[in-house]
Amino acid sequence: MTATTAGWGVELQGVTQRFGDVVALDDVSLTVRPGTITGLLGRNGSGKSTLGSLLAAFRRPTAGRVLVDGEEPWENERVVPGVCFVRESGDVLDDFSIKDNLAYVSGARPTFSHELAGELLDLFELDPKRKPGKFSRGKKSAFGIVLGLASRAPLTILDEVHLGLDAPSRYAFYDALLADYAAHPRTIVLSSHLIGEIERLVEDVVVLDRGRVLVAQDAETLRAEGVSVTGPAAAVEAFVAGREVLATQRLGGTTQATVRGGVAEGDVRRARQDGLELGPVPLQDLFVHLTDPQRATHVGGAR
Ligand SMILES: Nc1ncnc2c1ncn2[C@@H]1O[C@H](COP(=O)(O)OP(=O)(O)OP(=O)(O)O)[C@@H](O)[C@H]1O
Repeated sequence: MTATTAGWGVELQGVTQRFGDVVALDDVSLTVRPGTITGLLGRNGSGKSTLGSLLAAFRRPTAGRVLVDGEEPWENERVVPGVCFVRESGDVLDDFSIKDNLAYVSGARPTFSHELAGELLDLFELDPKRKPGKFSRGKKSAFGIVLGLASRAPLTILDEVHLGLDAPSRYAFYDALLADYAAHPRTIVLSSHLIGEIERLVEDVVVLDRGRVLVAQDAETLRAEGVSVTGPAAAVEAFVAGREVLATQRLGGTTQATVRGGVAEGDVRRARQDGLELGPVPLQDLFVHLTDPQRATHVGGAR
């Protein structure tokens, strides 16, 4: 592994993970492209953390194959140091100072950047002399983010790492992630329930639903699954009549509706004449719609 690697790809082939009677992942086949940021989405209990734990070789799947950079990560001395899985729970040494934690983690990560770690500690106002055991939830999350980003691992999985962070800290995290990813491309899998916030970061999207892959697609193609229509309420209502409406928001006399499916050129002209604005569909609306328990629709499907 070199310090300048552009990221590792991931392939899951028919992966099933059981915990007793619970099937956390059910015959999952999936590809994560190297050098991309993939949003890993899914409702509670859909299998996101389980997927991360398999990539990080915390466990072996019940069935199927997990490949990271072409090899199974389980007990793999080449692959394991290149996979950084940061969980909401932290996985830090609570009773040791931040400085000691950094020394410990950097010893195991050939790509670790002390310079970036220092910048991020400043950004999140974390004192290197303090011990994470005494931190608030948000500060603990922030320290997890410091370790995750500064590791610059060729495969970084950030699982709900924003929990407890206030909004300014979350946006600082998103900006830091994007800036360092641009300077040091690698593969990042980002799991979050705040889809609206991470939407601008993700290039590919995987949606898990009850342990199965519901969507695995690039974000742009996914957004083309629908369109948002904004304008005067009556004009929006007339435009969306007969279409599948995924979500509607009203603010005063203005309505924004998200509809499924593309729009023809004639529709674009008509929208312009009626004073309507057409835009990309918010991923959040698609996600809520697709994972609605009443539905069984599959979009795109596993790559
Ligand atoms: N170690 C375990 N032992 C038993 N069951 C488990 C274990 N880990 C996960 N599960 C179960 O597997 C399923 C998937 O859990 P997982 O944590 O992967 O979901 P998730 O998508 O990360 O959920 P959330 O968004 O709530 O964090 C759940 O039913 C969960 O209860």
